[in-house]
Amino acid sequence: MTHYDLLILGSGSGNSLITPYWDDKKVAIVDGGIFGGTCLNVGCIPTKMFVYPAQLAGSTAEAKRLGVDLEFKGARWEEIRDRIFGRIDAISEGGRKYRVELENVDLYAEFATFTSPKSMVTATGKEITADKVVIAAGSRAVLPDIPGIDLPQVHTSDTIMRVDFPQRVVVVGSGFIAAEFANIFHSLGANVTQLSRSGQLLRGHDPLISERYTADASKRWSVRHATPTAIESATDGSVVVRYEDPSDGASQASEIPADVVLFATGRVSNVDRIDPEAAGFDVADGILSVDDFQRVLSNGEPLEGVFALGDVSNDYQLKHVANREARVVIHNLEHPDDLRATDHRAVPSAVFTHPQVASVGLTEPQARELAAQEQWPEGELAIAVQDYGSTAYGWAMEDQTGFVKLIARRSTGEILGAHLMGHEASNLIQPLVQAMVFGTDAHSLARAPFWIHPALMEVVENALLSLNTKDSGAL
Ligand SMILES: Cc1cc2nc3c(=O)[nH]c(=O)nc-3n(C[C@H](O)[C@H](O)[C@H](O)COP(=O)(O)OP(=O)(O)OC[C@H]3O[C@@H](n4cnc5c(N)ncnc54)[C@H](O)[C@@H]3O)c2cc1C
Ligand SMILES: NC(=O)c1ccc[n+]([C@@H]2O[C@H](COP(=O)([O-])OP(=O)(O)OC[C@H]3O[C@@H](n4cnc5c(N)ncnc54)[C@H](O)[C@@H]3O)[C@@H](O)[C@H]2O)c1
Repeated sequence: MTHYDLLILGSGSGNSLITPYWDDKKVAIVDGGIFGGTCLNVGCIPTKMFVYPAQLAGSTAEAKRLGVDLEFKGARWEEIRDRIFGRIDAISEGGRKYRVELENVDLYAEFATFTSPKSMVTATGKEITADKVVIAAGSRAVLPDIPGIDLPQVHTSDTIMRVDFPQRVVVVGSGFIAAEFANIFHSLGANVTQLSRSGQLLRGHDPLISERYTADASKRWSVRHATPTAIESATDGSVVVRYEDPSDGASQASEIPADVVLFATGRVSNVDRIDPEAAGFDVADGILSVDDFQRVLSNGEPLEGVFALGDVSNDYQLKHVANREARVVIHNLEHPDDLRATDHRAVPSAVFTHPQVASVGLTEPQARELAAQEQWPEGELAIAVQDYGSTAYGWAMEDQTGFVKLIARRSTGEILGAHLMGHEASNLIQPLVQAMVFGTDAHSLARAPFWIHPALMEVVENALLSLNTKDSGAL
């Protein structure tokens, strides 16, 4: 048995916890997967490195509308892939080497489970104990249990980015990952079919986003209201995806050939893989339970010196949330008598598809529910939708799809939610996130700062003005 001052389970966001504070202390980091975790190796970073070339490839269609004739001659997928992973793999390996070479840090490159709140056993039987423990074990993709799901042509986001270029891609799912990959493959020249069991894409978003994104995506690639039932090998090395199409009421069986099939059907916390029962950790709705200070709970009470962060213990499944929680854990590990809490208000997200989608706060149905629950007077809910095309830069772009939807409380100007679709939505949303966090009302946000003319950001300014919330005095 080896004892440490700190044991970290998971080298994704967990890797950032080893600050200079630990230089003269012994640290164990345990990871049975690729060093650096999901975001670096198979998540945010490589996907966005594909998204950008896909955006360039897709821009030729938009240029045409503006009188610029660009030709998409094709994408060198294998070159793009090898460039991306040439960088990513080197960063992962460099990070691993750096850790291994530190005298005070031991890396256990194997899976491990808890035997008590502060002790683990690795797959090869090594026992590790520590004074303090941080669980940053992440999440994993889930696949439906249907015949053929184990075929080599079937992928999750973990493996799809390493394939040779597929001519025919079937994407199953309608969430973040499906939206990003359907756009990547379509823009880079593949024939994409997306199977959506509800027929509506990005259904977890505000209904206007879901409606307009589904309409836009359906013009670009084939979107079918369908649930896959089986995948079968074809004689030429490809597969056939069988699916039920419930769109006409009576469900009909159909099929589609594919070179690869991507299942983007959600991710679950890895808490079930760390033996939480043996440690007495609380698990609720499949997620490791923590309090506001990121302390792991046992029978509803925080365990001293045991923290968790990231996808294993939150259902946002976003890297910026894991990073924030890691900063809180860093502080709380080093200052046990001055604990700080994670502020999970106004968590934004963006889907890096085309057009981009960005959201923060309540959707319209959620806001209406809140208004009903709290018996707000008629007209208290202020909603504004501003099209990109209604602003000067939107004219320049001849934009036909982008919009900003804002939801606020009229009497106070409190911004309750923001939902954007269009060019750079992931950036345009940021002042709205700031306002929600700092409690800036919509009227003041629209009028107190100058908004650069004629920047695209004016669409946010105009949406705020259209809300017509209480006059805060700002001009
Ligand atoms: C395709 C894709 C794209 C994404 N894009 C974005 C994006 O654009 N923006 C964004 O904000 N988020 C994005 N995300 C989500 C983001 O990647 C995650 O929220 C984030 O990486 C979670 O970090 P983590 O530290 O909690 O877990 P991870 O980074 O997953 O780290 C967990 C580590 O724990 C290890 N581990 C687990 N169990 C054990 C065990 N029992 N023993 C030993 N080791 C174990 C795993 O091997 C893994 O390395 C994306 C995710 C995916 C899949
Ligand atoms: N840009 C980003 O921030 C980004 C990008 C990718 C992933 N992520 C994170 O990763 C998480 C997981 O992404 P995701 O797209 O896998 O999950 P998701 O929850 O966004 O979407 C899952 C989709 O799969 C469908 N589905 C589930 N089971 C199914 C089945 N048996 N058959 C057919 N369809 C089924 C659901 O209806 C849903 O449309 C996201 O919630 C997100 O937080 C973030």
